[in-house]
Formats: sequence, structure tokens, C-alpha cells
Amino acid sequence: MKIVILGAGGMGSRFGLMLKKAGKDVTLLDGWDKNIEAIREHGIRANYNGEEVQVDIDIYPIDDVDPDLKADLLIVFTKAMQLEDAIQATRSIVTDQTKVLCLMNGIGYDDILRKYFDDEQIVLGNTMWTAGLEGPGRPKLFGNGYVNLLNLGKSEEATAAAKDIVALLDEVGLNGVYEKEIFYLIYKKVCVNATMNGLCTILECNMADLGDAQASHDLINQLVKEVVDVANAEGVEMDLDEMIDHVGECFNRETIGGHFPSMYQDLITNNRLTEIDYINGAVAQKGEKLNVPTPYNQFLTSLVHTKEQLLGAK
Ligand SMILES: NC(=O)C1=CN([C@@H]2O[C@H](COP(=O)(O)OP(=O)(O)OC[C@H]3O[C@@H](n4cnc5c(N)ncnc54)[C@H](OP(=O)(O)O)[C@@H]3O)[C@@H](O)[C@H]2O)C=CC1
Ligand SMILES: CC(C)(CO)C(=O)C(=O)O
Repeated sequence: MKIVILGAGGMGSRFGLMLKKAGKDVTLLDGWDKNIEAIREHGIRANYNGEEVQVDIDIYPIDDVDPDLKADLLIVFTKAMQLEDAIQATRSIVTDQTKVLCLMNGIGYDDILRKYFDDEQIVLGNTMWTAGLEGPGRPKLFGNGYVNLLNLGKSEEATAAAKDIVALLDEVGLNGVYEKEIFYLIYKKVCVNATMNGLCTILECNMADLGDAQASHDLINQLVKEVVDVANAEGVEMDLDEMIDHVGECFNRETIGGHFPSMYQDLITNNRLTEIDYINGAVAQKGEKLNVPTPYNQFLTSLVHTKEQLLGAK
């Protein structure tokens, strides 16, 4: 199976490294020149749970892909705002048989992907794996995680293909889980990102430290309640206590608590714009349409945009 990963940042590098280390046929596509140069020169060099791990892996610039490259499985791991341009620039690698797996944070990828692919090709999900970049070609990967996913297509073939992806992820240690309710799954991860990402970015802390600060729990609970209210108003049944417990998994220092969420890495580490409009901003927008109040999500969206402007993020 030819696996192509679109976006070789922290997460693309994690998935690329774990798949390649297990002997899979993987090619990366990326838009960051220094990252491409570094990976071409010495492969991915990762700090992998404290050990130096190196894998050689093919990588092409998104705007100069090998014309013979065709993907059986395309995993998209760009930032939300780069996704459409990246898909358009790499159309040549997609055939009718290509399955597209999207595990990116936020809401609305079903609508974006449906512009370019049939439902039968699309597999949506989310992941509790984490990643960071210490420099071009140098991901820092620690802790454990899993991938939840489900095919959008209704056919038996689409289901079988999604289950094959679960088996592939299991085989390489990425822990795949086949889920039953796609929008439940998406909102479940939004509960994590709508709390951890924006709050750790504004407060400049990791997830375990945020959890240790007792005063943060009321804020977290209010943000989660709004996500759950919006989901329920959309007909997606969510239980508030279950979601608060799920978000609490992030505080565990033994697993992922030491992680600085990807939004922190974007704005605080790299002075780049964030995905806030696809997370809290998207919850607030849906709330407005459904007549569900979302003041905490609106406030956090405005705070993060204000911080982006104060820092001159690009
Ligand atoms: N990091 C995490 O722990 C997790 C992230 N996610 C989600 O996965 C998706 C991908 O995130 P992630 O891997 O963190 O993204 P990264 O920021 O690490 O990489 C995404 C892209 O940004 C560009 N880029 C990254 N760093 C730099 C830099 N310093 N300078 C210039 N360009 C850079 C590269 O492409 P280009 O040059 O084309 O911009 C890269 O492909 C997002 O939707 C995120 O929310 C989900 C779960 C966990
Ligand atoms: C919060 C976390 C780590 C959950 O996996 C995440 O999705 C991110 O860093 O963006």
C-alpha cells in the first residue's frame, strides 16, 4: 500500500516515522523548504520518547510532486487553513481508489473534503497522539495515543477499507479504533481542543500544569458545556460528565500532560497564526445558527486573535 502524508509537520512526521519504521511504503509532501531540505539530507531525526531515532523517508514539495506518485492512502496533516490549497496542489497523486484519512483538529473537514473526494473515499477521525517540532526534520515525540476513525461512505467496501486502515495503524503501534458515530467522535475531540489548545496558549502552560491550576476547571467545564450544548442541538448526543472526564485525560503527566498543544506551538513557539477559527470559533458560529449561547468559546476566540495580533503572528 502506497501511503502519502500531506503535511510533514509534527503530526505528519510522527505518523510518517512510525509507519516507515514498521516497514511501510511512505512518502511525505510538505510546503516548508527547510523541512524538506533537512529530511532529504538526513531523514527524520526524532527525539522519540527520549531516544534519538532516525528514518530515511522520501519527501517532495507540495508544488513539485513526482508525477508518477499515486496514493492508496492519503493522510492529511496540514494546518486547517492550508488544507484546501494543499489538496488542490497535489491532485495528481489521487486516483478513484485513493482513500483519504483526515485526523486534523477542528470542525468542518467533512464539508472541505467533500468538495474534492467522494464520500466513499473519505475516512474521518481524530487522534490523541501528540507531536512537536524542535526544528526542521526534528520532531519531538513522546507519550501514547490512539486514533479513532470512521468511513463517510456507506458501502461495504468503504467500511472494509476503513477497517484495513485501523489494522494498519494497529500494526505500526498507532492504535486504531473503528468508531460508530462520526459526529460524536468529532465533537469529543473538539471538547479537548476547545479547552486545552486556547487556554494553554493564552496562559502559556502545558496541559498538566493547566489541570493542576484548580481555578481553570470552571473555565474548562463551561467551554465543554457549550460544545456539548451545540452538539446536542445538532442532534449529536453527548454527555457532559463523560466529556469532562475525557478532557481530564490530558492532565496526566505519565501520558500526554507534558504536551504543549499544537496551538501553543503555533503561536507561542513559532509566532504563526492558529486554528482557533476551526475550533472555538467554529463552535461559536454553530451556536449562533442553532441559537445556543457560547460566550466562553466566543471570548476565547477573541482572546487568541488578540494575542495573534499583539505578537504579529503570520
Ligand atoms: N501537534 C499535535 O500534537 C497535534 C496536532 N493535531 C492536528 O494535526 C494537524 C497538523 O498539526 P501539526 O503537525 O502540529 O502542525 P505543524 O505546525 O507541526 O505542521 C504543519 C505545517 O506547518 C508548516 N510549518 C510547521 N512548522 C513551521 C515553521 N516553524 N516554519 C514554517 N512552517 C512551518 C509546514 O508546512 P507549510 O510550510 O506548508 O506551512 C507543516 O507541514 C493540525 O490540524 C493540528 O491541529 C492533532 C493532534 C495533535
Ligand atoms: C491537545 C492535543 C494534544 C490532544 O491530542 C491536540 O490535539 C493538540 O495538541 O492540538
